[in-house]
Amino acid sequence: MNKFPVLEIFGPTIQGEGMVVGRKTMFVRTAGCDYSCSWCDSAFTWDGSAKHDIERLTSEEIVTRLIDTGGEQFDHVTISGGNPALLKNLHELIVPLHERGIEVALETQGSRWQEWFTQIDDLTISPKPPSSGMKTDWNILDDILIRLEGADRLQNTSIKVVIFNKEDLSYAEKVHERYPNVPFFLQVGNDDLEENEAGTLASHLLDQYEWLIDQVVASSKLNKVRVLPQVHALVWGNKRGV
Ligand SMILES: C[S@@+](CC[C@H](N)C(=O)[O-])C[C@H]1O[C@@H](n2cnc3c(N)ncnc32)[C@H](O)[C@@H]1O
Ligand SMILES: Nc1nc2[nH]cc(C(=O)O)c2c(=O)[nH]1
Ligand code: SF4
Ligand SMILES: [Mg+2]
Repeated sequence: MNKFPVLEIFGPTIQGEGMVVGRKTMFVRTAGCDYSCSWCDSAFTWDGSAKHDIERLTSEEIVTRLIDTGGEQFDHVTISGGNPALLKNLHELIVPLHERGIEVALETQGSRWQEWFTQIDDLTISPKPPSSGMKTDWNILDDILIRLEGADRLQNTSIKVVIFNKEDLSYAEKVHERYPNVPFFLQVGNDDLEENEAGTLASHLLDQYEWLIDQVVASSKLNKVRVLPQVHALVWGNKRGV
């Protein structure tokens, strides 16, 4: 049996971001990332700070843990990380969830392809803008979107770009121009990961949201798009496991 490095299993909560924002869901957060974004809100998945909390679980153990944690109060699981696309055999988790009538979502940055992407119900690809310090490999991203289109999975796919500044906005325009047929989301960047007062953070993030709305409204290249905050950050601040 293959084992998967897992850092957190939590929920039910709501999907706070992107294409199915508000959807009641459980989360499985895998450990390890091929990126190291300067503003990563889940850096504990790759920076070594939580390495003693990583559990190596089989898909059966993950399903059991999900049911122990969520009971009968869920029918949707979001796999995030870190980058879950580093894991070759995640179909071993997707198949038994589908057999139970549970939908499966994925959060990934679009740096790696896996065949099991075609089995994901809600697939979010989140290429990283300049503020992250990461560089997009456009050949890989093109290849992923061509494969998804070839498998007729574009209805299940979205692109989500996090925005911190005007340079990021130009990057987002470029991404949207390159993949005009893929549902496109712009997300408010959280630049205050140290704030532990949820109300203080929410007030700041709402100002950032207003700024982002103003920018998108003014852009002729960002028309067929959606602009969203991280709803979980507005409600619970920087708390982990929500
Ligand atoms: C923690 S990542 C894990 C999945 C995958 N590595 C990725 O980046 O898509 C999940 C989502 O959170 C977003 N994110 C990470 N840090 C953020 C921040 N400080 N503010 C807003 N969104 C952030 C990422 O861009 C990504 O869309
Ligand atoms: N509620 C909630 N929604 C989320 N959407 C994406 C998340 C992530 O960290 O990938 C996340 C998360 O950590 N919590
Ligand atoms: S790709 Fe995702 S998990 Fe990896 S460092 Fe960037 S935001 Fe964090
Ligand atoms: Mg998060």
